Amino acid sequence: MAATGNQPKIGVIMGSRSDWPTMKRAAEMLDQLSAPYETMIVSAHRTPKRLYEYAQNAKARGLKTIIAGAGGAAHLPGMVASLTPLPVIGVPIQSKSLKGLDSLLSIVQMPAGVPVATVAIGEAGAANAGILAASILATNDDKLAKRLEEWREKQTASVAETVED
Ligand SMILES: Nc1c(C(=O)O)ncn1[C@@H]1O[C@H](COP(=O)(O)O)[C@@H](O)[C@H]1O
Repeated sequence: MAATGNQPKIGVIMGSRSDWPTMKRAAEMLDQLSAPYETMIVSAHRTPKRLYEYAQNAKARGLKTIIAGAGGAAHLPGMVASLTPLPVIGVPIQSKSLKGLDSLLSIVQMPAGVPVATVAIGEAGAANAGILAASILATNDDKLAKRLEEWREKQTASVAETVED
C-alpha cells in the first residue's frame, strides 16, 4: 500500500496492477490538489478476503471516500459499495476485448440501494474520479476547497490560452 504523507482520506484501489497506468491519473490529480490518499490492489475475484477487510474497515480508518477501478467483469466497485457506507466512485478500465464497455456496464448498472458514482472509461474518467473525490472531501475542508477553486481557475485560464493561439 502506498500513502501520501498525511493521514489518507481517500482510498484509491484497483483490481490489478495492470490498472495502474489508468488509475495513476486519479493519483496525479490528488497529488496536484494535495488531497491525502492511499493506493492498494484489491480484487473481489482474486482477493475476496482482502476486499472484505478493506471495505469494512475503511471508515473506521478515517477514509472519507473510495475510488475503485476495475476492468472487464468489474465487480470491485459494487462489492466495495455493498460493504461500506462511504461514497464509492467507480472507474471503468478500458479492457482489450470490449474497449471498456464491459467494465462500464458492470460498474454503472447497480441495483437501487447500492450506489456507485461511475465516471467515464479510462484515463479521463480516472482523472475526474480524483477531482470528484477531492470535491467530496472539500465539503468539509476549506483549504482543500480553496485549492480546488484555484485549480479550476488555472484550468480555465489554460483552455482560454489555447483558444487564443
Ligand atoms: N474486474 C476485476 C476485479 C474485480 O472486479 O474484483 N479484479 C480484477 N479485475 C480486473 O481484471 C483485469 C485484468 O487483470 P490482469 O491484467 O491482472 O489479468 C483488470 O482490469 C482488473 O481490474
